[in-house]
Amino acid sequence: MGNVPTTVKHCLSYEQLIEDYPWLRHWLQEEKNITGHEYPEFVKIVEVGPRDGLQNEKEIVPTGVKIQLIDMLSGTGLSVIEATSFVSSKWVPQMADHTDVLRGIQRAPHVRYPVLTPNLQGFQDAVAAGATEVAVFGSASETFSKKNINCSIDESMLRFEEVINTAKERQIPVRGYVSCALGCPHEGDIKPSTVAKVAKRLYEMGCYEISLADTIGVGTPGSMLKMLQGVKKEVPINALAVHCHDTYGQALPNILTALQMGVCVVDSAVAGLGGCPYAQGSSGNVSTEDVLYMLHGMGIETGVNLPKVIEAGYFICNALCRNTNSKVAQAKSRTL
Ligand SMILES: CC(C)(COP(=O)([O-])OP(=O)([O-])OC[C@H]1O[C@@H](n2cnc3c(N)ncnc32)[C@H](O)[C@@H]1OP(=O)([O-])[O-])[C@@H](O)C(=O)NCCC(=O)NCCSC(=O)C[C@@](C)(O)CC(=O)[O-]
Repeated sequence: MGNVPTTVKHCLSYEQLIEDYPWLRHWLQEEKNITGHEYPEFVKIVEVGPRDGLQNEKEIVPTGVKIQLIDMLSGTGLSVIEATSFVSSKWVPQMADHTDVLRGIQRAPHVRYPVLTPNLQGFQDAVAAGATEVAVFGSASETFSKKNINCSIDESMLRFEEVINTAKERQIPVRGYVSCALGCPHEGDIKPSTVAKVAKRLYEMGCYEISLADTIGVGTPGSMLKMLQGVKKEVPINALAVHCHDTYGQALPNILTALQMGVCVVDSAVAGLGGCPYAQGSSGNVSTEDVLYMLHGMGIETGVNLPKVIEAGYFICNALCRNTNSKVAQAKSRTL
């Protein structure tokens, strides 16, 4: 650095810049996150395999297999396992056994088992089956909302409000999803401001956490950055989660970008199972195994035991007679 002029040396030092120009602190700290120097120390994984992972399976998976999968996942250290959906069995036949699944699992004391509830009927059925946490699922795309839950965004908000208000009376926490946050299979690009608007409505209604879903896996770190910059103006970053499908192989870089922005909740599915029945072409969720491998490699704690998740992944892949989508599980099986 001997030949470098002092002014340039100063520019290379973050601390020096802050000292010389205190007004830059806020802006630089945001940049520092974006450029990847700071990550959360702990990331909460929301395992969505038993619900999002299985809902799109053509052959009905036996209830006992679903229960065994959830029980195996309960022993991995995961703190949240989305168990099933209380939706219409005419629309999603794979989730028709929701009550038996919820009643059949062995609940571990440290694990929460949220279920999807699109409306009050779903909520009431879920509570009757023993649900202690639910999730409502909205969309940033009008077309997707109609195809997925048969109503407009505004109508969906009225239904969710009913669910959330009833849940509040019973002290049941509600999580909110925003589908199509990085693109819609019918409408294409979705504006970050539209995603932010839907996320804000759900948050203000009382959802404790908003999961921003790249339903068809078209996002890139560039679009994830812009979307989160828009949403975090309306919803605190510590109330946001990301839910990435891996259609274009962008899920891990997208998650990394979200972590750099301060997000510390990541949805993923064991063995990379999944796909939405109302989003043609969407592939599986990012695999829990791959997310864990990346996070642990970065020194970020999750409290989750990777080998045990791999074991649960082998179990469900054997039951479905297919190979795992997890690169990490594939690599580990080659070295066994
Ligand atoms: C939302 C509904 C129910 C509206 O369905 P609908 O047909 O518009 O409902 P309706 O209010 O007109 O009622 C029609 C019939 O459905 C019944 N019904 C009404 N509500 C329920 C219920 N909760 N459970 C069971 N049955 C229900 C109701 O009782 C009635 O029965 P009938 O009198 O005809 O016998 C329907 O559109 C549906 O079930 N859609 C499925 C949505 C779904 O599960 N999609 C996949 C999950 S979302 C997703 O994958 C995205 C996410 C979260 O993973 C994030 C991402 O990646 O983007």
